[in-house]
Amino acid sequence: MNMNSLKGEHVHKRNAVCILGTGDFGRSLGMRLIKAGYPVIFGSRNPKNSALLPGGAEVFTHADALKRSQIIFLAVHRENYDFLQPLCDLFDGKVLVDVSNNLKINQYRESNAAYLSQLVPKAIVVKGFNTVSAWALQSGNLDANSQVFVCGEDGEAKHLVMDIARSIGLTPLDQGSLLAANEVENYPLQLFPMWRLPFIITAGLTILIYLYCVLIDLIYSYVIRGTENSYRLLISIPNHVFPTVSLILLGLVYLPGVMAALLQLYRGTKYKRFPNWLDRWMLCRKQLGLVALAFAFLHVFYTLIIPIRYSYRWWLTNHIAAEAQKNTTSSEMSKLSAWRGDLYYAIGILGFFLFLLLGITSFPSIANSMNWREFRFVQSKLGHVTLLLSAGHAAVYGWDRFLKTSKYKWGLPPSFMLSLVIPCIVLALKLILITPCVDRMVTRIRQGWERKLKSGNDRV
Ligand SMILES: NC(=O)C1=CN([C@@H]2O[C@H](COP(=O)(O)OP(=O)(O)OC[C@H]3O[C@@H](n4cnc5c(N)ncnc54)[C@H](OP(=O)(O)O)[C@@H]3O)[C@@H](O)[C@H]2O)C=CC1
Ligand SMILES: [Cu+2]
Repeated sequence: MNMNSLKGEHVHKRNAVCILGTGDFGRSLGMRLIKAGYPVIFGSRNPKNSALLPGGAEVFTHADALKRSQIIFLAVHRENYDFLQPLCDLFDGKVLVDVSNNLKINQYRESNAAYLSQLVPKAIVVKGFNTVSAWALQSGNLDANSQVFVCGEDGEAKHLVMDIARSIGLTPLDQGSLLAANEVENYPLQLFPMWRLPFIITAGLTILIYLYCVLIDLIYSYVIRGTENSYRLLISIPNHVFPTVSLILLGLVYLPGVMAALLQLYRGTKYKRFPNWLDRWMLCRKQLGLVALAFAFLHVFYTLIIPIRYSYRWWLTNHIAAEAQKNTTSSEMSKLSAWRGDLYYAIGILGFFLFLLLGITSFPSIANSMNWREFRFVQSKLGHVTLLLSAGHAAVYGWDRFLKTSKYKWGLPPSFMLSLVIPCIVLALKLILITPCVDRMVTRIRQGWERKLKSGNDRV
């Protein structure tokens, strides 16, 4: 018995795969397929020019390559699909995978895959692989974008393509019929889709609150008292805006959760879809939270540099010099002020620490190392405690400022009041939800529904 037949007995023989087009994507895919044990056949306009192709691959003309395989990857841009038309008959009953992407969202009226299936009606067209980059295939760095979205009319053909994806280390996801191709083709073109809503909210809030502070802190005091404070634009006002926005965003992370729980309570069931806006909101909570954390970080840094600011040092020296001249020292330190100051620093530091913990545990690699219950515990219980501490920090600070300055005519600096509104609503609703009688009601609703579902199943 020679070595070859021995190999043949043990190695599962894979079917040949044809790739039309020897560009970046075609070559990278070919290399991966060869590594996974597939015989790879390239179809090219000039088969002689094959220096760059992965070792072990064969190159033919388009027609010759097509004849040698049942499954064909088309690694050519849509604008060049015309060359397929004369070859139409060679595609009879074969699986044709469209991997193409466009340059713009909704660039053409019909999806590339739909266009291809009109062009080559005899082929069974499957859309897929367009979200994987040639670079990722070649470098083997598939962690971040290992998902392959597959769609097509023929179930068997889709399975074939999904098997190939799996065997080269990708994770295929069935997206349904070819109608989904439009959406699949738009995926790689979307710019941070989950971040859009959080970004708009953050930008809007930041600008509004900044302008508001400029109005109150600069313009108002200039007009009323004639003091010019424009230097405050760079540090003092931003350090007012960051914590305010951060706290509002943190409130917005937990608001949809309590709203969803109340909605379930009101509807008496948890087996009904949430309205779309609530769904979208729930889906971007992690992003909202991470932006809030970034703003909290900025607040910490901006606070730490206060002692090295020129304006602060000037005030301090002046203050000491004035007292020396008068030959007095200030009356005894106010113990209550010291208490308040320490209180908001202590709560702030603890809140920030928990906030960091929340941020770290939301990263996939760490989230994956926890079970569902642990994740829920951290994100929900600790999250609400973080919200409570942060709101407490802001409230004590606002109270302190209120006692120390008379600058703000309407009592507390109004933007602090603003930042407390959403967290207070969330915390109040959460408190209601965890009171024993409401909690029992939620459990009853759940059990009732589970029983109903079960009896429904029994009848079937
Ligand atoms: N590059 C990437 O990271 C990704 C690319 N894709 C998709 O893969 C497809 C190929 O992309 P890519 O490899 O980057 O592009 P390239 O420009 O590198 O390669 C395209 C290949 O198509 C063939 N070709 C070009 N013009 C014609 C024509 N008029 N008629 C017939 N064949 C032609 C050529 O092969 P030959 O000379 O052998 O005939 C050429 O090498 C595109 O649809 C793209 O959207 C999808 C995901 C990622
Ligand atoms: Cu603070």
